[in-house]
Amino acid sequence: MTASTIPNDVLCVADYQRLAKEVLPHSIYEYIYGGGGDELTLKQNHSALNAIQLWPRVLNDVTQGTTATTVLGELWRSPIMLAPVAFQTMVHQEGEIATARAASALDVGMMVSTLASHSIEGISECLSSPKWFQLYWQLDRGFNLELVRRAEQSGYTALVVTVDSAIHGIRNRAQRAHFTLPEGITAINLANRPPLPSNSFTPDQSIVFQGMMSEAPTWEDIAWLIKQTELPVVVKGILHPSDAIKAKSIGAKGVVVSNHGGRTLDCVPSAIEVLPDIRQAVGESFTLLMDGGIQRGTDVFKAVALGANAVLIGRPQIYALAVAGAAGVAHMLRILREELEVAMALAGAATIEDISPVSLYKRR
Ligand SMILES: Cc1cc2nc3c(=O)[nH]c(=O)nc-3n(C[C@H](O)[C@H](O)[C@H](O)COP(=O)(O)O)c2cc1C
Ligand SMILES: CC(C)CC(=O)C(=O)O
Repeated sequence: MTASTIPNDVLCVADYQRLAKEVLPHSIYEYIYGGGGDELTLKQNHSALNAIQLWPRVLNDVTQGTTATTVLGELWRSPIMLAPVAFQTMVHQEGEIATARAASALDVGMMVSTLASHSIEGISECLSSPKWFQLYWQLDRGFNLELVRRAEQSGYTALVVTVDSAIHGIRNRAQRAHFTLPEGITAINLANRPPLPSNSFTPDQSIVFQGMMSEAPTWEDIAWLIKQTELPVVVKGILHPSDAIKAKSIGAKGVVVSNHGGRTLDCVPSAIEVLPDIRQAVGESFTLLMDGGIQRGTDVFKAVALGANAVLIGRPQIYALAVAGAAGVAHMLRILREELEVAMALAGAATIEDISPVSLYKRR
């Protein structure tokens, strides 16, 4: 199989996962697939979505149907965007460049990670669909601003600050597989980062609290950041309605309801479960994206019905990239959009606005 050939037997997103497991080195696959702790949240992301049922209405005229929708003032082809996923050259030599080409071909937006293995500017040049930059907060405020300015100058239209993973979760699966970042894969956009102060610990200090978390952002940092840029700021990694309200109150233009694909804190609810409470808390007009476990067009439908303006696709983009490069990612995105169209058509929803809680069985 070459990295641009789509195997005949790939019919759905899960097929890419099956094949990615075959083509990727074991430790890399385990790192990508895995979650935190006992992976209860990782499983919950899927089981909570699977437990929801659509409640179709028949004989509606859907001949003018469309998946188009508006998110933060941008007209999108569908309520689907690629989630930020770090170090994509780890699975395919073209990495984010291939992903960006696929996103452009399908007119699907892409969130580009701070930890991308290509430059912010280089990815932007290959990306003609909506492009948002995902910021992992850096200790030095000035360096955060450098990253933001680079994103602004290269045409990104929103800034997404991820707040749920200042430290990794307990990633036993990745540890058991002896995962380490392969040689030559680097966070190229952090190359000029000022050196971190060297920490030393007394025996009664914690490497977590006094160590790693001393580099983590706080609400004050996010409020400061929002004031530094004209770009709309979206906070990624919110699970509690009170945090969504807080993000809104300091000027964020949206949040991503997310548990980071079950990769950080285990034993937390899935985004799809908390989504209705968060929608209720922030009101109808505030932008809400969600991610975690989206594998089917019917999953996108469910998320929209429960209050999401759009969903993000994490692991499936990497599996598709590993299996067939840009062609794979484009194919995966096409599958998802077509599945969403079929779900809408058969459920009697001609537009994204037609999808609501009453589109789901016993969810009214
Ligand atoms: C391998 C991998 C790398 C990731 N890197 C990032 C990242 O750099 N920034 C970020 O905000 N989220 C990152 N995430 C989390 C995704 O953006 C997203 O929240 C999650 O994968 C959604 O769940 P899903 O994989 O079930 O779709 C990463 C996820 C994976 C699997
Ligand atoms: C290198 C990591 C911080 C990227 C990430 O967000 C993840 O693996 O979930």
